[in-house]
Amino acid sequence: MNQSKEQRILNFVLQNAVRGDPSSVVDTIDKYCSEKEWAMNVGNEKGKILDKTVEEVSPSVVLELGTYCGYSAVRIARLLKPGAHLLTVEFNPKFAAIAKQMIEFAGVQDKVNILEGPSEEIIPQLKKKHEVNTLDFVFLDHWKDRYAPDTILLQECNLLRKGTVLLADNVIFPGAPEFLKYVRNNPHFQCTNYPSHLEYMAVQDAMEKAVFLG
Ligand SMILES: Nc1ncnc2c1ncn2[C@@H]1O[C@H](/C=C/CNC(=O)c2cc([N+](=O)[O-])cc(O)c2O)[C@@H](O)[C@H]1O
Ligand SMILES: [Mg+2]
Repeated sequence: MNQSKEQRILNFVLQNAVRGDPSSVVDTIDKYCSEKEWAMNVGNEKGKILDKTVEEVSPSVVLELGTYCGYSAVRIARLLKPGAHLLTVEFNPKFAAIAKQMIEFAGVQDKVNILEGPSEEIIPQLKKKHEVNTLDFVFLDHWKDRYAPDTILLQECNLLRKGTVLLADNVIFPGAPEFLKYVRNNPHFQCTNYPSHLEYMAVQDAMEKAVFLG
């Protein structure tokens, strides 16, 4: 049975990246996906915006929605301070299995917890089942029509605190119009747009930062 694209990406990393070196894993995925097969990783250009935002916040507890192959999980985890951790949510078991191996090869498994299941089920479990009080940073990169409902759900579950930073990928392409409308017209969020390009392509995209004001 021929392999999936995600399996080919993982294999390329296992054969070409440096075990225990998260930056080499990130660079190797970017090399494969820019030269061989496009894939929906946040990529290096938007990845630098993600890096800067994570460094500014210096979060202790991070939630990522949409793990996929683990590219942004490794990218975020490599910047986390000692004791900080990332919870990443993925409902496709095949992608979760790929991401688990990617995260372990990068050597950041002690900082990352992959939560398998749909975000709408996992988010309400974060406090009781995953011992989360509030989130310092949320990276949204799952189905684009889930960004707005999950942002509302995070508030309903009291998971946001004054200053929690949400960073959303793809607000131009494929686009997340409902999310932009929701956060930009909402007095509880302070929004900033970061124009960029779609990963590995000369197509306009952007990331949106929405800081929860409490
Ligand atoms: N409710 C949910 N709970 C848990 N996991 C969920 C979920 N919804 C989706 N997922 C997972 O998150 C990833 C989906 C990402 C959608 N991105 C995209 O569709 C996407 C598309 C392009 N593009 O087409 O150019 C570019 C990009 O950067 C993109 O992120 C997949 O791994 C999927 O299994
Ligand atoms: Mg994306």
